[in-house]
Amino acid sequence: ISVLVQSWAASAKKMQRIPGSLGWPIVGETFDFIKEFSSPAGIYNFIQKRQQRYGKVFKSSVLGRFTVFMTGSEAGKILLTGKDGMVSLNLSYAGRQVLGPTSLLHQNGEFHRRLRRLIGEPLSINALKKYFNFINTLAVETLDQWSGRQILALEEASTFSLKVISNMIMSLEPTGEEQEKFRLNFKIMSRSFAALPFKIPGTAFYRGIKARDRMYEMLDAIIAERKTGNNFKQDFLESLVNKHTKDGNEEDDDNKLTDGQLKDNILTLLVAGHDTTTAALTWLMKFLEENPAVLETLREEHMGIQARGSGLTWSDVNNMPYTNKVLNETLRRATILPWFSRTAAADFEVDGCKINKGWSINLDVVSIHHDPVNFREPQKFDPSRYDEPLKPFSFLGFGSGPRMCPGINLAKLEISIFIHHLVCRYKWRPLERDDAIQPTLVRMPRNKYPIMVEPL
Ligand code: HEM
Repeated sequence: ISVLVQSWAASAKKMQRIPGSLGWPIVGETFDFIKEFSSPAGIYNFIQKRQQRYGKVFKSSVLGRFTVFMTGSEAGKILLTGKDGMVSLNLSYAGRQVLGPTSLLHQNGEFHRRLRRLIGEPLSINALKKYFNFINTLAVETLDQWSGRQILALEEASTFSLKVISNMIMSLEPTGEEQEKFRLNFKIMSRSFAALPFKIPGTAFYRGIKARDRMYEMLDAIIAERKTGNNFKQDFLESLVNKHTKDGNEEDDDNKLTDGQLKDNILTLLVAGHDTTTAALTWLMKFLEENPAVLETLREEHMGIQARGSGLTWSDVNNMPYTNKVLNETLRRATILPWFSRTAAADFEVDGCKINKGWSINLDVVSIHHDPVNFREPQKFDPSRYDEPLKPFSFLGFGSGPRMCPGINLAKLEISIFIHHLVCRYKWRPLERDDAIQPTLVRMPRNKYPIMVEPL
């Protein structure tokens, strides 16, 4: 313990110049942080109290890490766009272990750019067109089950978005044994991200690694089958297997991926795309119910589409101006990813504070999204604020710069289709009022938003 405390104090000394408190030796301010995490305002309270005391840039020690929290558009610009390689993503140890060493999230600089180009192709608007019918049918089938029922919106959104992404990536059927196995393994694996990284049987982390291995086995079998050419499918995996798989002698080919890279990154897309879309859909329903005038205007847009009588089309989903604003406002108010973690890859200065290479930094996005300088009356849910151009680095719902979300088109597609059928068919009311937030990396309502759904 004495050695630990001494090494903690030595590291703490290096941060002397940065305002803020590192709390108790070793545990730092972790307990305070966790307590605030599940309050209605989430970590916003934790951050706001310290910002008032120390200013826009302050240090803390949470979850075993010395961290500098910073906010504001200037910090956003430096951290998100930086000079080449100036900042890199800072994943938790558990996250790094579970996602595998070649995940996009661990890469920086040139390799990161190349990987993004490869996996970004099948996520472009044009490439997504072929999934429109599947997503549309699945949304209708999912909503068919809702009429006159009490449901947990978050559970339903989670099932829907997992079915979409698993079908899109590897043509997994939305029902049946394979889907169930996949769903179970995925849930166990997702839970392990926030777990303490002890690889001991019985722990959440151990179970997560085992579930990850079972998912890799499943992917191995699918990739092997696809390589035989006997089971052709028009999905994400096929486009990567065909165009990009390395076979030994093509080591230095820039447009090829090994099986390991392929698997790590398929898992990365599943993880990055599932909880975020689930949370966005759930918050959207909650905010719409709490803001009837917005719901009314949104419904008009969708009833207009329905009134044409030709059913929802691909061109409709690309032309829903008010829906887009409602989605942006949802992502601003909910701020699903409350902070972006980075490791400083070089020394730099922000708001007069010198940051050293290697330090862990969190950009506090909740404060940027609720700064009255960026958004007048920030607590108000008001989609019309997107009628005007926004200030640079003020809206970060999908991030910005080289690490901006590559799944943005898919997320918008899923959400627009789902919302169209939802608002045209149903009204809903919450079964309890509770604004508490789940203490997970992705912000979601803690009560999973239980609602009673009735036909319009
Ligand atoms: C509404 C849904 C979504 C939201 C709000 C969202 C939000 C974000 C944000 C804010 C970032 C940047 C994080 C940072 O800079 O640290 C990000 C990155 C990322 N997102 Fe999304 N996302 C969503 C859906 C998706 C989907 C559907 C996919 C995949 C199909 C996806 C894949 C990724 C990946 C792989 C990254 C990391 C990019 C990189 O490091 O280069 N996301 N997302």
